Amino acid sequence: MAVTRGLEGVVATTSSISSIIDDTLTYVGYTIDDLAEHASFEEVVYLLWHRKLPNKTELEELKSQLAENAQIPAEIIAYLKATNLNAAHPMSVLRTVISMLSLYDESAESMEGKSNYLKAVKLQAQVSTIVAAYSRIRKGLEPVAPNTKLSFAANFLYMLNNREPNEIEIQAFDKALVLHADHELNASTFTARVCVATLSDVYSGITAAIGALKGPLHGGANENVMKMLMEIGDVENVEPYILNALNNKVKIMGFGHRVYRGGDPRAKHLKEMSKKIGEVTGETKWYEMSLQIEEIVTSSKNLPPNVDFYSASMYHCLGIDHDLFTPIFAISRMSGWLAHILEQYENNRLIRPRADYTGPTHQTYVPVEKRG
Ligand SMILES: CC(=O)SCCNC(=O)CCNC(=O)[C@H](O)C(C)(C)COP(=O)(O)OP(=O)(O)OC[C@H]1O[C@@H](n2cnc3c(N)ncnc32)[C@H](O)[C@@H]1OP(=O)(O)O
Ligand SMILES: O=C([O-])CC(=O)C(=O)O
Repeated sequence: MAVTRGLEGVVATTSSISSIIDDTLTYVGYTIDDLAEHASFEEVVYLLWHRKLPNKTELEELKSQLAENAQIPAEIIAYLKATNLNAAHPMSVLRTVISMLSLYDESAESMEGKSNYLKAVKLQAQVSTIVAAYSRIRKGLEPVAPNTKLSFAANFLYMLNNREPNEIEIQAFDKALVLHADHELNASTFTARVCVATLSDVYSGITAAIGALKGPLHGGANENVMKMLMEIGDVENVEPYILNALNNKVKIMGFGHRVYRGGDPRAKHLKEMSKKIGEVTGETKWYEMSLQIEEIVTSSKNLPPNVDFYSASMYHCLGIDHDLFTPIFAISRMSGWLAHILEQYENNRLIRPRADYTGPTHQTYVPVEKRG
C-alpha cells in the first residue's frame, strides 16, 4: 500500500467553511485580509456557522446568545479552586474542564433538532470564561463575572484583568480572534471531525481537538515562540542563537507550514499588531527580536513565519501570561471546530483510513511458561 506520510496533500473531505488556495485563506469566500480589516469576531463566528455574514438583527441575536451563555457552572469554579492548578498546563486544564461541562448539560448526548447548535453557542460562550477564571484562580484571585455589555474580545480581557480594556487592546485582540478562527483541515479540526464522525457528541469532539491543538507543532508553538524570545533575551543575541539552532537542526517555533509555501497570510496582520502594541506599551524589543529572527530564518531556510510567530510578541505586550497563548488560540478556534463538527454531522461518514502493516507475520503463539 502506498503511504502518504502525515497525510500530506490528501483531500479527506469536502467543506464549505474555509479554503486555502495558492496561499490565500478565505472564510466562506471572504479573504482573511478583508475580514481582518473589517469584521468583528462575532461576525466571523456567525459566518462560519451559517455560511453567510449576519444582518444587524442576526448579529445582535448571536451576541446576546453568547452573553447569556457565558456563565460556567459553580461546580466547575469550585473544582478549579480545589485543584492544584499550577501543576498542570492550562491546555490540560481547558481540555478537562470542557469535558466536565458535558456533565452539567442535560442535552450533552442529544442529536435532536437544534441541540448541537445550542451546544455550540454554549461552548463558544463558556470557553473564554473558563480560561479567564482559571487564570485568576491559580493566582489566588476571584474570577470576574462576564460583562454582558462588552464585545466577546473586550469581555475576555475584562474577565482576565478585572478592568475594562482600552480601544487599542480590544482591536488587537478582536483581530487576533478573527485571524485564528478557522483553517481548513488543520490537525485539531481534523481530530474533531474524526471524533464526531463516529457519531460521538460535540463535547467529545472539542475535547479531542483541544488535545491536538496543545502540541508544539500546532497551536502550542505560540507559547514556545515566547519561550525562545525570553531565552534569547536581547536583539544582539538573536543571530548566534538562531544560527546555532539551525546548525543543530532544531526547529524554530513559529516558522514553516504544511500547506503554505509562499507564507501564511495571517502573519503580516499579527506582525503589524505586534509592532503597534509594542510601541504603545514601550516594549519594542520583542518585535525587533522577532523581526531579526524572521530575516535570518527566511534567508537561510526559506521558511516564512506562520500565525504563531508574531502572535507571541503581541500577546506578551498585551500583558497576557505566556502559557495562556494556546488556550487563547483555542478560544478563537472553538468557532471553527464547532462549524466543522456541525458540517460533519450534516453529511457524516465514519473516517477510517488504513495502515500499511510493517510488523512481523506468520508468528505462532507460545505459552508464557515456554517463552525465553
Ligand atoms: C497553527 C499552526 O499549527 S501553524 C504551525 C505551528 N508549528 C510550528 O511553528 C512548529 C515549527 N514548524 C514545524 O515544525 C513545521 O514547519 C510544521 C509542523 C508546521 C509543518 O511540518 P511539515 O510539513 O511536516 O514539514 P517537516 O517538519 O517535514 O519539515 C520539512 C523540512 O523543513 C524543516 N523545517 C520545517 N519547519 C522548520 C522550522 N520551523 N525550523 C527549522 N526547520 C524547519 C524540517 O526540519 C525539514 O527539513 P529536512 O527536510 O531537512 O529534514
Ligand atoms: O493548518 C494548519 O496546518 C495549521 C494552522 O495554520 C492552523 O491551524 O491555523
